[in-house]
Order: sequence, then structure tokens, then C-alpha cells
Amino acid sequence: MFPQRLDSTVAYAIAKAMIDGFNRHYRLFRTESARAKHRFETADWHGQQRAQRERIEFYDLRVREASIRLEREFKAGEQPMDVWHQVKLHYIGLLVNHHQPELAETFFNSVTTKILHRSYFQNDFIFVRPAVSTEYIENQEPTAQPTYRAYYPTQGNMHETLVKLVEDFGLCREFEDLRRDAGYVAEAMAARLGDVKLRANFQIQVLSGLFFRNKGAYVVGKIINGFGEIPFALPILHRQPAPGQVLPADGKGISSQSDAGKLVIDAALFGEDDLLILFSFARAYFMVDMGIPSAFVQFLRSMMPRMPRAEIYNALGLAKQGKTLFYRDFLHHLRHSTDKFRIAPGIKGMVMLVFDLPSFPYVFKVIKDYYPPQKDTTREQIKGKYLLVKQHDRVGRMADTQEYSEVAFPRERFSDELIAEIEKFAPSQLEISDRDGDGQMEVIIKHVYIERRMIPLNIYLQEAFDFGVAEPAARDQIERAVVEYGNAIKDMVAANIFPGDMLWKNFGITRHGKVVFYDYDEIEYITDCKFRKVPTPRNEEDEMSGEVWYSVGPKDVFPETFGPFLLGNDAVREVFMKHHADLLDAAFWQRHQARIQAGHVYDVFPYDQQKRFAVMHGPARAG
Ligand SMILES: Nc1ncnc2c1ncn2[C@@H]1O[C@H](COP(=O)(O)OP(=O)(O)OP(=O)(O)O)[C@@H](O)[C@H]1O
Repeated sequence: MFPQRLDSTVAYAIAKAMIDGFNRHYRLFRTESARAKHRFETADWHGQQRAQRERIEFYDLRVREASIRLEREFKAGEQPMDVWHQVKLHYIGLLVNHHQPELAETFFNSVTTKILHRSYFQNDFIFVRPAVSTEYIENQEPTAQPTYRAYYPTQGNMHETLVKLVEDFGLCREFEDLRRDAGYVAEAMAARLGDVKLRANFQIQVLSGLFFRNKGAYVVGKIINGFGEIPFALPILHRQPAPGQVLPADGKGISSQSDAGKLVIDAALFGEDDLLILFSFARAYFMVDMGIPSAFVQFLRSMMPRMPRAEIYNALGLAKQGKTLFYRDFLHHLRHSTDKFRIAPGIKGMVMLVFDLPSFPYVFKVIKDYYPPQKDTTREQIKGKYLLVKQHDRVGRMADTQEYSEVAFPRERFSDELIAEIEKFAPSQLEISDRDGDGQMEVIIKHVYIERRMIPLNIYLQEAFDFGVAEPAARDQIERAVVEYGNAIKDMVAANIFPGDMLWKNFGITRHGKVVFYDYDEIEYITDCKFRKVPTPRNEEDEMSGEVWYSVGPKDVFPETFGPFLLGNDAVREVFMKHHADLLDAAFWQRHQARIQAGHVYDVFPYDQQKRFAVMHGPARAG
């Protein structure tokens, strides 16, 4: 199996062409990410969103280019196994001093699996686990940026240090008052540190690349004191010039105009939980200029040890690496667990067949082969909607999904009930065979989306109902769920998304108590919908008719009619009407539609209004 001699010249040429293909990919990816700084400085918000969307496509384009080149120049698909073994060894050699070896290995897997027939590629040909270490990679070039910078403030010069720390990012746009903002940050840090004694190693470390997303730029780092570490992030925004921009403190997102202002540090976020929300799977990917991405991941992991590395790679826009790592984690989990896959708890979907493994915090969603008549859709349309969400700003309210094809699971881990369910609703997606010939039967699913498991909101509410709505704890649970549910819809509206199907069962609650939407098959752009008031009945017959007597176009939405589906329970109705009655009014939706059509980009920021310096220190001081 292992080649004794590297005697094939074509093997080296293939390996070299492959690494050239990857290097081209990473160069383009990095350049696009680095340009985010300029787009931020010049307030090119539409450009920023476009780039975020387009960058997702880069990987597949480069994989396709590389496979075409390998086929054309080297007939790579026709090379014997022996040559492919040598290709892999040469490739490993080329990675020894590479700065993104883990990404380059994944690229190798993507290209080879495209070129080689499935029965032909086996684990020997691809990187099932990393062959080259990502530990301690350094760029030795004199002009190279280190991954992070360290500052050593004392009690006396904290303020100056923070000013310098921000200035070192070299943002080419004036701050409104950086000294003032650094003062706010210093105060917030002091409050967070409390009365602790500053130890010899007291320092602030910040990643040398700013994290850009939509209308924000984030400084990301940690404070180290003795054995303690406090992760933090400082969002930098453009001050909006018009007065009265600060929403009421209970408002969720920070709506902002498309105009540009001087820069401000908007808040100081501390601790793992704030950071986890910032890096959530329900938000768009960041743009960061990273020479050594694994070093960024390692730093971020030290700040958020509970976040899987796969999700960190995703958040950095390196979704294919995220996908690879997720799959490795999944296989590892399968090997070290014994429970069985089952139909996911909750109300079954009409278009999606959803299953999970109780011990594993994700769900697997398969598109059914047929749907009830009210679901006028197709497999392609559903895939289109999932893609739309992937490319769109998910504003912390729409779960990210990873798409996999031909996923094999051990047959003995599937309950018979689940197999029967798949056979009934998605037979085209199911194969049960011993594909790799190891004597073990496998369940092979042709196409599946995988996403984080949440508690479906209907189940969460039901728990409270079962407890008894008179109980304060149950009332709290209902209030939290309903308020957050409305906030989730409003954040989606800000981002031009109409969820389509707003039933409780289509939303889930995360471990941070955030409500997130996950049912995308009826999603539409707000700007494509027609929000209407229910017309006044023409006569008594209309009025008494239980049927819809007025004509309804395909894009018509009647917000008044949401109530009966959502508000059957009195306790729910009371909270909903107190906080979110506007969602039942067509005028609310039309107003947002008009604002989006006028070109305003809304950004929903991943922290509470109460954490904004403008709110904490009063608008008079902060703008
Ligand atoms: N991320 C998730 N976490 C937990 N449960 C989930 C998740 N996604 C889906 N489910 C469960 O699976 C069910 C069906 O999922 P989903 O709503 O995506 O399917 P659907 O076919 O699009 O639904 P519908 O019939 O409303 O269109 C949900 O009601 C919920 O119980």
C-alpha cells in the first residue's frame, strides 16, 4: 500500500497543480476578506453584503477549476492507484511549511473525490484525519503580521494603551472621539476585573485581524491576569449622524441608516456567553484577513472552549473546513456512543423528514419525495430557499445548515421505525447496502441538511402549559418565549426576510434562550411580498362566510389573519398583544418594505441595547 519509491513524475505534477489550485483559492479568499476593511471604511454596506454572499461560492469554483485542469493536463482520473498514492505523499511534502495545511488537505479531498469514482477512492487517497500539524505555524517573513498582539497596560496607562490598541488596526476613518470611547472601555474592563490584584503577566491580547460583518467591525481579544482569562470583543460602528437614533432600550436590533458617520466603539462585550452569541451559527460569516487561520481558530477556541472547532471555521467563512471537521467529530461521536437515531421530537414536517441522535446536538433533515397539496413546491425550490438563507445575513435568527450528500450511517444505529419513515416519505433518498464492502450494512442518505438542534418552541410552550400557566415560572417561560419569538420575526424583517410559515413549531430556542427560525421552505423576501389588509366584506354573506371570499394572489400576505393560528392560548395572546401586536397589522410590514426598498441596510447587532455605550452613558455624551 505505502509506496516505497516516489518514481512517478506525473504524480508530482498532479500534486503541484493541486496545491497551486488551493493557493489560488486561498489568495482570492483572503483578498476578498481583507477588502472588507475598505468597504467598512467607506460605508459600502451593499458591497459588504454582496461580498459575504459571493465569497461562499469561491470554494466550489476553485475546486471545479482544479479538477478540470487535472483532467485536461494529466488525465488524473485515469491514473492508476499507485500514482494516486504518490500524489498524496508529494502533496503532504508540499504542505510541510504551508500556512494553511488543514485547508489544503480538505481541498485535496474535494478535488480527488470529484475526479475519482466513489468505489475507487477509499480512505487511503484522501485525508481522513490531518496528516500535517497546524501547531505553532509562524510566518517568518519580516512584513508578516503576527496572529495576535499583546499589550501590557499598568493601572496608570490603561487608557492610552486602549487608544493605541485600537489605533494599531489603522482604520482609515476618523473616530468621533476615540479617547472618550477608550475611557468607556477602560471603565467596563475595570468593572469586569473587579478588585483583583494585577499579576505580573497582566496583559491584553488582540487578534491582529479585525472581524467584519455587515456594518460592524469587531476587535476580538482576551484579558489575561494570573491564571484567569476574560474574552472580550469591541464592536466598532459608524456613528449615525441623525439624532434620536438610539432605539428604546427594549428594542432589539440597532437599526441604522445607510449613511456613514465617524467611528465609535459601540460597546464592550465580555465573557464566553457574549462571544458565543457574536459567533453564533445563526449569523452571517465574518470577513477576517488571516494569514494562518488555524492560529486564529486556536485563539478563538481558547476564548470559547465549548464551541466546536467546526463552528469556528464556519464563522470565519471557511465553511468547507467546518464541514470536514464536523463530519470527523460526527464519526468520532458515532464510534463512542451507542444510542439510536430516531424521528426528531415535535410535530413532523410536511416537506422535511427530520431525525436526530439523542446524544448528539444536531438534527438531520431530508427533503421528502412528496408533500401535501397545500405545499406547492419542489425539491429544487426547497434547496433554493435553504441556499438563500445560507447566503443571506441570518441576523442571529436563522440557523445555518450544512449540506451533505451520500452520508453513510451504520444500519444498526437506526430504529426500524425511522427506516420505515424514510422508506415511506423519502424512498429516493435512501439506500441500504454494504457500500464499502466491510461486511457492515449502512444506511446511505443521498442528500441531507444538518443543523444545530434546538427545543421546538411549541414544545417549550407546551412544557409551560403543562406546568400550569398560573405558576410564575411557567408564566415567565411563556413570556420569554413569546417576546423572543416576536423579536426574532422583527429581526428577520429588518433583514428583508418574511418567514412564510410563522407557527411556533417552526422556531426553536437555543441554549442561550434565543429564538431561531429553522423552517425555510416558505421563506420570501419582504420586498417580494404583498402585505394586504383583509378587505371589508361586501355583504352579509361575505361576512358570515367561513371561507376566504376575497381573491388572494400568490404573494399576498394578510397579517391580520395570523392571530387565529398563533394566539389560541390566552396567556400567549396576552403577552403577544402587549409586545408584538404590530405584527398583525399590514401597515407594520408595508413600512418595513418601503424602507428596505429605499435602500436602507439594517443591521441587527449581536448584543443587547443595554450594552451600548450610547445607552449606558446617555445619548448626550455619546452622540
Ligand atoms: N433545528 C432543529 N432542532 C430541533 N428540532 C427541529 C429542528 N429542525 C426541525 N425540527 C423538528 O422537525 C420538525 C419539522 O422540521 P421543519 O419545520 O424544518 O420541516 P417542514 O417540513 O419544513 O415543516 P412544515 O410542515 O411546517 O413546512 C419541526 O417541527 C421540529 O419539531
